[in-house]
Amino acid sequence: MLPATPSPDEPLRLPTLLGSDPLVRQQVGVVLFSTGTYAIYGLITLAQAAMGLMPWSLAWALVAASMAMNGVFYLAVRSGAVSHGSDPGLGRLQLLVGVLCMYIGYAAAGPAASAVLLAMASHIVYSMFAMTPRQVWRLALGSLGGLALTMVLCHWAWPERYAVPVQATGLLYALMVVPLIALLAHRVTHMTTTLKRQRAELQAAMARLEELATRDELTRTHNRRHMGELLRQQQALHRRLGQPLAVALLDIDHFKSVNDHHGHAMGDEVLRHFAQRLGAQLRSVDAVARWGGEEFLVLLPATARADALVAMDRLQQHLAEAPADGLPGGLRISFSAGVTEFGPQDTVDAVVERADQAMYRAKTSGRARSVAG
Ligand SMILES: Nc1nc2c(ncn2[C@@H]2O[C@H](COP(=O)(O)OP(=O)(O)OP(=O)(O)O)[C@@H](O)[C@H]2O)c(=O)[nH]1
Repeated sequence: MLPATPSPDEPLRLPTLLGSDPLVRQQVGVVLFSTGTYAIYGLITLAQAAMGLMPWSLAWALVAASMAMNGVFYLAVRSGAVSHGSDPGLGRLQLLVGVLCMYIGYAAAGPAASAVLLAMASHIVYSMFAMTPRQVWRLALGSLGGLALTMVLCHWAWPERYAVPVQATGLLYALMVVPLIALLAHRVTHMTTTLKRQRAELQAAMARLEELATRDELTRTHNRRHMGELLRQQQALHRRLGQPLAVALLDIDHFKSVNDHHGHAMGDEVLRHFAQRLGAQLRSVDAVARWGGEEFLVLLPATARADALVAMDRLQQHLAEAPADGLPGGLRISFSAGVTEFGPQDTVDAVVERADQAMYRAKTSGRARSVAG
């Protein structure tokens, strides 16, 4: 098979770098962004070496190690092997390694160590906004604990370079700033969660409203208002494409006596049952609406009047032959139908009126039949 030629309108993609799976692309994007920030830290580290704050060998070793680490992350995430599972896209591992790198950066920075605290704070801020409140506090407390330990170790290894007063001041500021950041992140996450929940509730409410606006509550078929829209849409298509378009108006026979003998609730059950049988017997492109009390309107696209009559006769036969589940024994449902089709100049009202008159003729000529109009 020939490879698909990208259309000139298609945006330029980087499929090999990011992959084609949307989830993998997004996760690789995170790794690449993080690699970019490591590259900036690397440049700062080299600048520190240039200013004599650390040996060149150490600076290059840090740069090489961080780039190699990002390369490993990239390959693992790009392969798609870690896109799902307990740590999708290795997000948590990247975060943990990032915090550890900050401690190494702190230990390597010597006299400029306190500046690394700023980078650490920004790393924590960046990560926190994608976390749950519990994860936010765990990260805040864990990173502060790790920082305190790093300071103790640095002082133990290089007492002059990492003097207690300077480090203690740095730790006190970190103790103030990191919980504040965590509090902010906590609030933002809470707001985001609330917004997401509200959006889901709103979507559900809109779907329910749409359902209420278009469906008949008792039978779940289209309601009369919505069928009016469908009729107009199909009429426009019929005029444009010239395909036949049939309409049938069905009225359940002697429905009043169902109510009188079995009660109104059973009458409702018969209506539901009838609607369900209609839907099951017709084509999926056909549309059924409850038009009035015990009247249903059926719209049959790409169907001529004669074929619609055949469909109605088949339905009548099906109702006569197959007993109705859940309805009192012996209760047989039949209907009278008026069937017609759109002519080139017909309005929707004229077609429905014609179907109504044909249905009336079906009633007066004995019921349980369909008459063409
Ligand atoms: N249970 C129930 N009955 C309804 C509903 N809407 C209309 N009806 C009843 O349907 C009956 C219709 O009666 P008629 O118009 O006399 O028609 P019919 O008894 O079916 O007689 P024909 O149509 O002439 O065969 C009335 O008793 C209405 O009260 C509904 O939603 N539920």
